[in-house]
Amino acid sequence: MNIKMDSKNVNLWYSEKQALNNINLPVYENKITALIGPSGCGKSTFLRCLNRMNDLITNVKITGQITLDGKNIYEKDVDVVELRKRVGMVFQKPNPFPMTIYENIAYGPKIHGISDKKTLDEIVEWALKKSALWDDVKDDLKKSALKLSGGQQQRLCIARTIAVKPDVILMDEPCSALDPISTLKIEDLMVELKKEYSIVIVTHNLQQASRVSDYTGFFMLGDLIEFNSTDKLFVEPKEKKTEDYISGRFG
Ligand SMILES: Nc1ncnc2c1ncn2[C@@H]1O[C@H](COP(=O)(O)OP(=O)(O)OP(=O)(O)O)[C@@H](O)[C@H]1O
Repeated sequence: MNIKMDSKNVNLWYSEKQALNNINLPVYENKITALIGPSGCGKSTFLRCLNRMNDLITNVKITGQITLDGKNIYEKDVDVVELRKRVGMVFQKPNPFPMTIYENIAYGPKIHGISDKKTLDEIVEWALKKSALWDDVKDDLKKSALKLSGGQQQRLCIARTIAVKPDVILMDEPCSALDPISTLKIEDLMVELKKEYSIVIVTHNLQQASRVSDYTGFFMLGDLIEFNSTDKLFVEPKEKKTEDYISGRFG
C-alpha cells in the first residue's frame, strides 16, 4: 500500500498556544482516512497542515515534515497554489461561488490555464458526473449555483475540487450542514472517489467514520492518541482513551 502523504513529528502553535503535538500520520493512496476526536482537539488544524491552509493564519508556527509523494510540502521552493491544486479542500459549509453552476466548475481549470471552450465543457461534464450531480443539473448549467439545495451545493463543491484533478481531497466535516439523505449521497460519493483519489475527512460523526473510512486517527488535546485501520480502531482500540471516546463516555 502506497503512502501518498506522510507527516513526521508535526508540531503547530497558534502564537504561544501549542495545538498539535508531534503528529505522525500517514495518508494512504486510494483510501479514506478519518480524523476523529472531541471538539478543539486539533483535527481541522491538522487537516489544514496538509495543504498549507494554516499559512493564511497569522502567528502560526509549524515544525516537522509533511510530504506529498515523498517531497516536503513545507520546503521553500514549493508553489503553494500548485500544492493546493494537488491537495484540494471541501469545507464544512457548502461554499459555491456566486456564479453559474458551469462557471463554478470551470473556474479552477481556467485559472490553471485552460481556455478552450470544448475542453472546459468536457471537464464540467466529467466533474459533475463524477460527483453524481450531472443528472440533477445538466439542463441548468447556466443557473446560479446558489439556487441549488445544500446537498447539491456540497456535491458541486466536490465537483469544483476534482475539476483541477487533485491527488488528495481534504474534507472538513463535509456533511455537518446536510440532511441524512444528502449525507448518505456524499458518503457514497467518497467511496466512489477513493478509486482515484486519496481522501482525508474530519468528522464528528463516528458512524460516518466507521462507515466510510479505511483508516482512522483519534486526536485528543493536540495529540494523536491512536491511528489504525478503522476496523481495528473501532473494534479493538489499543488505548483506553480511544475506547472511552468511541463508546461515548466523553466528547
Ligand atoms: N485560527 C486560530 N487561532 C488561534 N487558535 C486556534 C485557531 N484555530 C484553532 N485554534 C485552536 O486550536 C485548537 C484546535 O482547534 P481545531 O479547530 O483544530 O480543533 P478541531 O478538533 O477541529 O475542533 P472542532 O471539532 O470543534 O472543529 C483549539 O484549541 C482552537 O481553539
